[in-house]
Amino acid sequence: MKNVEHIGIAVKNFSEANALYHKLLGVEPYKTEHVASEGVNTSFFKVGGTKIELLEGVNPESAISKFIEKRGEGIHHIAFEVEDILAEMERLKGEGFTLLNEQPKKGADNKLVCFVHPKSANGVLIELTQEIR
Ligand SMILES: CC[C@H](C(=O)O)C(=O)SCCNC(=O)CCNC(=O)[C@H](O)C(C)(C)COP(=O)(O)OP(=O)(O)OC[C@H]1O[C@@H](n2cnc3c(N)ncnc32)[C@H](O)[C@@H]1OP(=O)(O)O
Ligand SMILES: [Co+2]
Repeated sequence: MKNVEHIGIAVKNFSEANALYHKLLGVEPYKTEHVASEGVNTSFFKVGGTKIELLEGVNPESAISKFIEKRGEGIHHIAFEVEDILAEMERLKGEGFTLLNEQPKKGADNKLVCFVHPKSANGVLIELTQEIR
């Protein structure tokens, strides 16, 4: 694992949340992106050496919609940058962590991603991200 690449925050009203985080962080999002496979709209704010990712569910089946339904808005996941996502997935499987996808999948912000079940990480949803080179 390398640095914390981003912290994902689940929000109900995407435009309001983007305006609020623009005020809070003092920067505009450098990217907004729809990720159809996850049923989410995302926006990314660069803050020092890490990023804040705001996520809105675009359909009831989206993990974000389900999360907000059940737990309300708030911190959704912590994403770590990894050098080699396949090697890291193998390592974590060997250590007994439950991965939520067999293969890396295309995420937002030009990344390959994989998720670790929150039950494997003391109640925290962990995302692995590798830059698509
Ligand atoms: C990829 C685009 C973008 C990027 O950065 O590139 C993203 O980050 S997309 C982010 C949205 N996508 C995902 O989160 C995909 C992975 N998530 C999942 O597969 C599910 O959300 C899962 C398995 C974590 C939860 O599924 P579901 O909500 O259907 O099941 P439960 O409600 O029964 O949850 C089981 C258990 O886990 C607790 N839970 C759920 N979500 C979270 C969370 N984000 N953080 C911590 N804990 C979570 C939930 O409360 C249940 O616990 P229990 O004690 O049984 O109530
Ligand atoms: Co993320």
